Amino acid sequence: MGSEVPSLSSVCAILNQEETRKKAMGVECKTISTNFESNALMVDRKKDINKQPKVNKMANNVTSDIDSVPLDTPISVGQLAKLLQQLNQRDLDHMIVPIVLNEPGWLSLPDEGNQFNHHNEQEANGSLSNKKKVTVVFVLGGPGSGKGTQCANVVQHFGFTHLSAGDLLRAEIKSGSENGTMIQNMIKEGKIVPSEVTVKLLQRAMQESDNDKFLIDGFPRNEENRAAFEKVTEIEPEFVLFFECSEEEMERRLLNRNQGREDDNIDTIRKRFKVFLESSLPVVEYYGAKGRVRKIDAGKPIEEVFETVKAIFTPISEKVKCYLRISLFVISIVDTHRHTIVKGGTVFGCVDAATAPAMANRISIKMCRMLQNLQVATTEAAGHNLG
Ligand SMILES: Nc1ncnc2c1ncn2[C@@H]1O[C@H](COP(=O)(O)OP(=O)(O)O)[C@@H](O)[C@H]1O
Ligand SMILES: O=c1ccn([C@@H]2O[C@H](COP(=O)(O)OP(=O)(O)O)[C@@H](O)[C@H]2O)c(=O)[nH]1
Repeated sequence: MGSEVPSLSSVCAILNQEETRKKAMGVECKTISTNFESNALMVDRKKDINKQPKVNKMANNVTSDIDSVPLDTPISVGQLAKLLQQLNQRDLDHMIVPIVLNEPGWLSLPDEGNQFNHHNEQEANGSLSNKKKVTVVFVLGGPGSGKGTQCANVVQHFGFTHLSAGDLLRAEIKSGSENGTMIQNMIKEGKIVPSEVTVKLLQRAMQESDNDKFLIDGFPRNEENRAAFEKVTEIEPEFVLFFECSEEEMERRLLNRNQGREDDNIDTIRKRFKVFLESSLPVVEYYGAKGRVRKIDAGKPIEEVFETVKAIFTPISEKVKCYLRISLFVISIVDTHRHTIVKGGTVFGCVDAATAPAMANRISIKMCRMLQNLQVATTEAAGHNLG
C-alpha cells in the first residue's frame, strides 16, 4: 500500500471509474435486507493506540490484548451502514471496523497509522492574539437573504457562536461610543463602516467568548474588510456560506422584518443592494476562486434552507475526527473463499484540512452505499482474512 496520499480529485476519479467498471461488468446491486448477516467487530483502541492491532485475533478471541468491544450479535448490512453513519456523530477516533464482504468490492480504507493526525489542524483557521485557536465561518449574502435566521439555527445545532457584524455595530451605537454617530450615519446610508472599527469589534467578541467556533455574519462586506480581518487576526475562514436570493424576495423580507431598523426602508434597501453587488460580491468571488464558498439557495422556505445548511455543517462539526476516522477505518473485502479481493486497494487520504471534511462525508456516503450493496460473509471469515 503506497504511503502517498492522493488528491481529492484523483480519489473521486477512481471512485467514478470503479462505478463505471462495476456497471460494465454487470455487478448487480443488492438491496438492503435485514437478513444479511455481517461480521463487524468494533475494537476500541483508545487504551492501546500505539500497539498494532492484532486483527486476526479478533474473531476468535475478541478479548485479546486489545481492549475490544465486539458486536456479538450479527447485524444486517443496513444496520451496519447506519452504524457507520452514526460514527460521524460520535467520538470514535480510535475505532477499527473490520468488515468482511462476500463480493468483489471497490473500496478500501487502510489504517495507515494516523497519517492525517492533526498536522493540518490549523489550516483554514487561525489564532487570536491571545493564542486561542478558532474556527471561523463567514456568512455572506444580500440584505434580507436570511443570514441571521439561519445562523440562529446553526448555533442551536452545531454549537457555533453567532457574531453579526451589523449587531455589533448597532450595539456600539447604543453604548454611546465615540464612533457611534459615524456608525449610525453609515448604516442609515447603507454604507460600509471602516474596517478597523468592525474588525476590532469582531476580534474583541471572539476573545471574550469561551467558544472557539464562530459564525461571522454580514462580514467581510468588501475587499478592504477582508484584508484587514486577515491581517489583524491571521484567521482565514474555514469556508464562506453564501446565501443566494433574488432582490425581489430580499426586498419583500426586509420590508416585513419589523425590527424597527432605520435602514429597512425602501431607499436604504436599494442602496444596500447596490453596495452588496459592487463591494460584497467580489469578496464571495475571491473565496470562490479558493474553493471556499458553499452556495445556498436562500429563496426557499426557512426549513428547506436549513436542510441545505445542515448538510454543509454536519461534517465540519467533526472536522478533526473526520480525517482521523478515515485513517483508522479498516475495511477489508474478501470473497466467500476468504481471499482478499482488494489488494493494495485504493488508498484514501486527505490533502488538506479544507477538503478533509467534504471528503470524509463523501467517503462515508460511499461506504454506506457500498455496504448496502454488498452481502456480508460469515463471522469466522473476519479473523482469517484480516490478519
Ligand atoms: N427563507 C426565508 N423565507 C422567508 N422569510 C425569511 C427566510 N429567511 C428569513 N426570513 C425572514 O426575512 C427577514 C430577513 O431575514 P434575516 O435573517 O434577518 O436576513 P439577513 O440577516 O440576511 O439580513 C426576517 O424577517 C426573517 O424572518
Ligand atoms: O461588516 C459590516 C456589517 C454591517 N455594516 C453596516 O450595517 C448595516 C446592516 O448590516 P446587517 O448585516 O446587520 O444587515 P443586512 O443588511 O445584511 O440585513 C449595513 O448596511 C452596513 O451599513 C457594516 O458597515 N459593516
